[in-house]
Amino acid sequence: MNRPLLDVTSLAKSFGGRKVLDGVDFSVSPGELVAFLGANGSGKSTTLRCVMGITEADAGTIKLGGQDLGLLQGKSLQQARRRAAMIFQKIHLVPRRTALENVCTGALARMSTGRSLSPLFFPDDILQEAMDCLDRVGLADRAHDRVSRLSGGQQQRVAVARALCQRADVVLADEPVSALDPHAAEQVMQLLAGLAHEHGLAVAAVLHQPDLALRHADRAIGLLGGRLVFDSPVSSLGAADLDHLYAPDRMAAA
Ligand SMILES: Nc1ncnc2c1ncn2[C@@H]1O[C@H](COP(=O)(O)OP(=O)(O)OP(=O)(O)O)[C@@H](O)[C@H]1O
Repeated sequence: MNRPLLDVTSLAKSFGGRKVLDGVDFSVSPGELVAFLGANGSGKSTTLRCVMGITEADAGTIKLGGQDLGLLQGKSLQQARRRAAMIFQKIHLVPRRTALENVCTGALARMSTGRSLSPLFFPDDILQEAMDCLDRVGLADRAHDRVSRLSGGQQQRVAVARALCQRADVVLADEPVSALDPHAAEQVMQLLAGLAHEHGLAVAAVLHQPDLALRHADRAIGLLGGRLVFDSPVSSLGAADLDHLYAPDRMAAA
């Protein structure tokens, strides 16, 4: 087994005295697509947000590419965090800009200040890299279209291309397909699986559709009330595991 690119231990978080993550441990290795499953409010998004530093964890260790983020600060922390990119259900792109311009912004953080002052005038090397990233998500022919003219599924693929242009090797996706129709959802899931299986990225995706997890993920992590209740290869997941997550009262009554 490869060394994990993302390794999380004893992650804990409370909001207003209410524990929403209670000692969550998991890892994601290069080449793996891991699905996070769980009912509303079970802590899936908070887990990903803590990894990204969008939400500050109360306790726990987060290692990205072997580096313990808790031991880093300033520029070295920023640099270590750049290995991870997050994509969201509500796609955060600039609608009036082209797909290519949006993808280029993935490179902003690693450009020198002088070069990044004019984000809409990207140098040729970045434009070329962004084109390559769009090509990888199958949208090179739409590079010069405004994002507002693309479908939801295409926009989500542009968001994935932007993560690639950031050169992230850990991609965290929070309900990436919840707003998409079944065909577009399938395409985005195939793309995420391809990033893991063909390009060796570590991918974790929060999914509300267990069938998508069963079809595309290698492993599924189940959260219930902020606790991890299983972490298993999808091939060994059964109906009882899913009932445990989505109908715990029924399980208790059985
Ligand atoms: N900023 C916040 N302030 C207060 N409570 C929060 C905050 N963010 C999340 N919570 C609470 O933490 C719990 C876990 O939320 P989280 O969004 O992680 O769940 P989730 O499993 O992703 O749910 P969903 O499937 O509905 O998106 C919920 O009870 C939620 O209300």
